Amino acid sequence: MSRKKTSKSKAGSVPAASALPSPNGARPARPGTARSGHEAPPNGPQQRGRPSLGGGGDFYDVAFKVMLVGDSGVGKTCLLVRFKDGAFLAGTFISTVGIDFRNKVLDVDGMKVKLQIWDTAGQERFRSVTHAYYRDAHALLLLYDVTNKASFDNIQAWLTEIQEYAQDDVVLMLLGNKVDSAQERVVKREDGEKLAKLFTGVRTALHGDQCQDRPQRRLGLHCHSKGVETAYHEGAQRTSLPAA
Ligand SMILES: Nc1nc2c(ncn2[C@@H]2O[C@H](COP(=O)(O)OP(=O)(O)OP(=O)(O)O)[C@@H](O)[C@H]2O)c(=O)[nH]1
Repeated sequence: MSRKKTSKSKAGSVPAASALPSPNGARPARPGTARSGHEAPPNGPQQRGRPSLGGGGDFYDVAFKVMLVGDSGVGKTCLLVRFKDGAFLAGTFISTVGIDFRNKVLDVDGMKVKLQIWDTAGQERFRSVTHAYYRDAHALLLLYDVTNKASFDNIQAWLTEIQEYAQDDVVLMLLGNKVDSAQERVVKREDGEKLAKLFTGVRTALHGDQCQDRPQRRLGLHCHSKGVETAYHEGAQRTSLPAA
């Protein structure tokens, strides 16, 4: 499956259905790009010398596979583009087709951390494609749009899906996106927090104190967590965010 966002989004994209990197690592899209699966421990970080997340010669100490999930239009692609390139994808919204990924290596306290971030299509008809990619994910960023109540209401269904397809110990973060559109906001911050707490089986990915860590800052996600039990975050891709 290819995605039809912008030419920009094609940089790390999977070109065609037949070339989709197999979620279990059987067939990489092309040499040096996404591979996950048998080379790696099921859900542990990838280590240097075991570059199962590929990367065209990127040097790194540890690597993680992260997936962006949530309803169509909540801003998954924008989050990824913002994080990777520091830009906001303005203009006509074109829905993602299938699945896409980008790599980014961060320097975290002197350590090279490679993230392979998978941007999934939010549309229902692509679910069967994306299901297969959950298994190897170390972390899932579950997004909803604070201006779209339905996207929030659907979070429960996403959680059910995650429980079914992802590893038990996957790190999960709930993200309320588009907080810059304050006038149109229909989902309150407290409701997002409540939901995150409610599903604390929803593993509390990021505790309050860890929110000060650089990886989260570099993800460009605003951190408002006050309690250690909170795995809820809010963000906006349109507004200026700390440089990644
Ligand atoms: N105001 C505002 N708009 C945003 C933000 N993030 C994304 N958008 C807009 O929301 C629309 C959808 O964004 P996408 O990132 O393409 O959504 P998606 O979740 O990838 O959608 P699918 O590919 O269909 O799953 C676009 O028109 C974006 O410009 C944000 O933080 N604030």
